Order: sequence, then structure tokens, then C-alpha cells
Amino acid sequence: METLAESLLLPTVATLTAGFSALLYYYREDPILGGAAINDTKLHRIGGAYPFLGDTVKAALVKGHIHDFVVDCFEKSHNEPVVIKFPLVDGPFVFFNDPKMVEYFLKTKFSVYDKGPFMKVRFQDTLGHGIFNADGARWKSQRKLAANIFNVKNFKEYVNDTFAAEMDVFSTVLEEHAASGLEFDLSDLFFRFTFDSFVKIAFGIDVNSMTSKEKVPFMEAFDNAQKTVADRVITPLWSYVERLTGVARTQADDVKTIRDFGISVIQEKRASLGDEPSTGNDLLSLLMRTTDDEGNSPTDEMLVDYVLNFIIAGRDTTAQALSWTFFLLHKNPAALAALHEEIATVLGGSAPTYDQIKNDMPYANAVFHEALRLYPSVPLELKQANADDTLPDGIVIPKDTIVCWSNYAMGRTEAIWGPDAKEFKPERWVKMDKQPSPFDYPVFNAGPRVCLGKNMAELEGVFVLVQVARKFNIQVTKEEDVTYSLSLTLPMKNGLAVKCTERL
Ligand code: HEM
Repeated sequence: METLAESLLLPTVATLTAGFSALLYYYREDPILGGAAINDTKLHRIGGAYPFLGDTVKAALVKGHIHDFVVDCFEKSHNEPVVIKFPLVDGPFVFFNDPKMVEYFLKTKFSVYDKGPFMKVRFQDTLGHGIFNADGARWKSQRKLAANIFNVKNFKEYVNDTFAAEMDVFSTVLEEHAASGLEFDLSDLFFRFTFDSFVKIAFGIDVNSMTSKEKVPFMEAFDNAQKTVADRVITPLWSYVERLTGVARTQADDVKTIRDFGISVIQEKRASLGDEPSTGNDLLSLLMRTTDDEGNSPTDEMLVDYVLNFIIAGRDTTAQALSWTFFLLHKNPAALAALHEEIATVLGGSAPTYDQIKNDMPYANAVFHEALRLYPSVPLELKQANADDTLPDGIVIPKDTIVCWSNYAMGRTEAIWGPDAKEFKPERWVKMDKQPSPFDYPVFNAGPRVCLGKNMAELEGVFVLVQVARKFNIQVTKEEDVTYSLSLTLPMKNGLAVKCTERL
């Protein structure tokens, strides 16, 4: 006789199979997820999606060359938008490759496209409520405060003096490498240089990482925390994964190291000042002297957020821009020769002044901008819709959708830069009648959230470029090893192995 279990087996299997098939059908490779109305014939898919997993597998497979993968996608879609779905992460993500759309998201519909909850929840522990992780009123008040400080004459002079002094240390270290004739990692040295410079500018203290062979705990914790945050963007169920793998523990330790350092500097400063107001021109001193509309001074927690966000903003971006610039100059001897010629003509044998950098060295500035075009320090930008929106061409973007554009892909797009888009040609900037709009070239962002440090980064970056190129020959020794790794910025995966010799 048939048992109850046996009699239920067949209908159960049939029901499960039918249910599974229905789900497979529902999640098949189509542009619509869970009924979200992004459907439009203009939207392209990347191919190779799996039921339930969407494009997660594909993304994992192309992780090592993700930015070039985006370039390929847009070449195939003829620059029409591409949808990527990571059902277990969030999204969907809609990628655009059109300056008009960048202007739309960053300016025209600025109030609709935020950093949003997707970014905030992932960045919270490391960035706190700092400017990078804030929207609305919280962002606005920090933006106003920072913009005022960046315009203070004493602050600008303090920044220039700090970079010049740290550049002297950098030159001494390069001289030692030249004397030894040994290979070293130039990108690591640029990171130490910008770290020392930005900690000095932010807190008014010296960390001297350039002259030490040791790892600096604050710097190490800072690097680890940022890598973890970057992984969260593409890791399904990241908070569970971090708990299972132990990353949650190390991340908590790293965040504590970073914030404890900030708090201790603030407390020491307060203790040394007693009742006296701080007279320093470093960012922390300037922030300590500010009050909000109700006359309140910032709390220590707020000061830490402000200052750490500033270091994050300036350090990696500038160090990476310089590393890629020297890599490209190594690969393009004609451009290096043209740079040397400008240096000889304008400077003779002297060190540059900031005025000369700004006004008399168009080719050096062009080299820096051309390197950022091909290797933008912030390769990818994401914004999240805080309301349903209909784009000018009729595509419906439901609330919570993430819209993206790749600065890396835009820099390599022929429709924007012409048929030689992928070539390193600094002279294109010198020949242009009109500089590209910030939406054609959004490497410093654009609109109300344009990079606050743009002028500083351009001035200091070109200053360092000229000083190094003037004094040293940089020989990249392992060209084939040079590639990027996936992060919020564009670090060199294997560093930049070089040897150097003195020119002067
Ligand atoms: C080559 C160097 C640099 C590049 C390529 C760069 C690029 C960018 C980009 C793309 C953004 C927008 C990021 C986002 O979506 O939130 C940004 C924002 C910002 N940058 Fe830079 N940056 C550079 C250097 C600096 C420096 C040196 C500073 C100052 C210390 C700085 C301060 C900021 C700040 C405060 C913001 C936030 C603006 C806001 O959200 O209102 N940046 N930068």
C-alpha cells in the first residue's frame, strides 16, 4: 500500500519544478527585474546573465579588467546605455556613456540623483558623515565650510609650502634610490609623499612615512579600510560575507585605528591650546575656529569626519594621477622629450615657482590632464535615484536605481575625443580652441559637487611632475606588470617598479 509520504512525493516534486521554472522564467535575462520599469529598447544587456545571479558571475570574471570591459560594452552598444544586474547586491545599475547624461545627473537633476543609501550603508564606518558620504543639508553645510576654507589665502599658502617642503624630502629619497641603482616602487613612494603632505595639511603634524622603511599603522589601516569598502560595492550580501570571513573584525580594528588617531590628534591640540584659540593654518585648526549658524563649534566626531574625508579625497587621487603620468611618459618618449624641452626653456636650471606652473607651462599641464583622461583617479561614478524619473529620451528610471558613468570609458570614447581617443597625446590639449566641458571630461566631477580640490590637485600635481621630470630619469622596469586593480580609485595593482638616475 502507498504511504502518505509516497503519495505526496509526486505532487511535491511537480509543484517545486513548476515553481522553479516559473522563477527561472521570471528572472531570465531581460532588462526588467522584479517588475521595475526600466524597460526600453535603448537599453543593452552585457550577455551571459544567470537566473537569480544576474550579471554577478560575469562581473566576477571580468573583475581584473573591469574598466576595459566597460569600454568594450559601450563600443558594442554604440554608446547607448547598458544595464547590469546584481540581484543579490542591489540595483539595477544603468551605465551611461554620454556627456549630456552626465550633465543631466550631475546638474540638471542634481536633486534626484544622490549618493543615496547604496553608498551610505557601505561607506558609513570609514567615512562617517563626512562630505563624501553626505547628501542634502548635511552635504551642503560641509561643502560651504570647506569651500570657504579652500579660499582662505593663508590656507592656500600653507598647502603650497607643505608640498614644496615635502617635495624636498621626496627628492632626497629619489637621490638615494638613484645612488643605489636599485629598483623601487615609485607608486608606493608617491602614496607616502601625498600621505605625509595631506596629514600635515589636515592635522598640522609630521608623519614622515617617506623616510621610514616601516609601515605606518594609520596608513595601513586607511588602505585596508578603503579596500574593504570598495569590495562591498560588488560583493553580494557583503555584511554576512564579512562576518563569515572575519573581515568584519579586521575592518572594525582598522576603522578604530584611523578614528583613534584622529581623535588623539584633536585632543592633543585642544590640550596644548588651553583656552587660547588655535592660530595654525592647517585644516583642523581652521575648522576648530568655525561655528555653525547657531554659534556652535564642531564636535570632535565631526572634526574627525571632516579631516579624514579630506585626506581620502586628496591622497590617493593625487598619488595615482602622478604614478600613471610617469608610466605614460615612460611609454611615450616623444611626450617626455617635449616636456623636458618646456622645462629647459621656461625654467633654465631653476626650480619652478607656482606662478610658472600655472601660467607658463602649458605642456606640463597638458601631460597631467592627458594622463587623467586615460587613467582617471576616480574611474567610475555612481548615483542613486531618490525618486522615479523619466530621462529626456523617455527611459524610465525607478526610484533606487543606480545610474553610473565610467570616467575611464568616457576618456577612451571616440565620439568625445576623436579617432585617437585611446592614444596618449598631451598636445591635443595645447591645440584645442576651447577646453572640454566638465561633462565631456568629468574626471574632477562637475556641477554642484565638482571636486573641491581641483585647483589644488592641478597645481600640486603639475608641480611634482615638473620637479621630478626636471631632476630625474625614471625608467619603468616591469612595464608588462603595470595594470590597475578594482577599487574606488585607480591604484596600480602591482605598483610601479622603476629605477632612476639623476639628470642634473
Ligand atoms: C588628481 C586629483 C583628484 C581627482 C582626479 C579628484 C576627483 C574627484 C572626483 C571625481 C570627485 C567626486 C567624487 C564623488 O563622486 O563623490 C571629487 C570630490 C571631491 N574632491 Fe577631489 N580629486 C582630486 C584631488 C582632490 C584634492 C587634492 C582634494 C583636496 C584635498 C580634493 C577634494 C575633494 C572633495 C572635498 C570632494 C567632495 C566634493 C563634494 O562632494 O561636494 N580632491 N574629487
